Amino acid sequence: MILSYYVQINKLAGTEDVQLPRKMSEQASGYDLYAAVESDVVLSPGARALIPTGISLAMPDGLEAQIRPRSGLALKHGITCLNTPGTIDADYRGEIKVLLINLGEEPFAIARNERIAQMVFQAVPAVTLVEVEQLSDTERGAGGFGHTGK
Ligand SMILES: O=c1ccn([C@H]2C[C@H](O)[C@@H](COP(=O)(O)OP(=O)(O)OP(=O)(O)O)O2)c(=O)[nH]1
Ligand SMILES: [Mg+2]
Repeated sequence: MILSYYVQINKLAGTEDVQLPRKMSEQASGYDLYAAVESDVVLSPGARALIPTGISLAMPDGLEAQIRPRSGLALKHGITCLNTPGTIDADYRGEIKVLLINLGEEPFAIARNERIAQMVFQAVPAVTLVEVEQLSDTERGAGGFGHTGK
């Protein structure tokens, strides 16, 4: 079953020429996000920058958006999201921004209207944390971090 939601999107003033997030194929998971930088931002190797997208959202409760890197930028230029996946909360009404870092060897220029990342919507279950004195036993127990071998 395909869950379907309406998400409101608002373009910020001065970004009329910047593309709205777009799916590049019919069944793409992510909406590509476009840079709303005023002029080129050059990321030196190792540098990071917060890139505006010119949009804000209102999602229904129970939804979040994740900001993920684009694999092409990562493979060809070493450009990725530093806090991947970025979390956009349903109650956030500010501008969506993308924290990019250049892990490549060459400077990389980000131009206005360039596709810099992608946004994937996810359902968030309603969870209530219940504090208890003891947890149930399992075969794994506290084993982790490679406990089952290489
Ligand atoms: O890549 C990102 C990550 C976050 N945000 C915005 C939306 C999100 O709802 C808010 C807070 O993000 P997060 O919870 O990851 O950051 P925090 O450091 O915990 O800040 P806060 O104390 O505001 O929650 O910042 C973005 O625009 N882009
Ligand atoms: Mg937070």
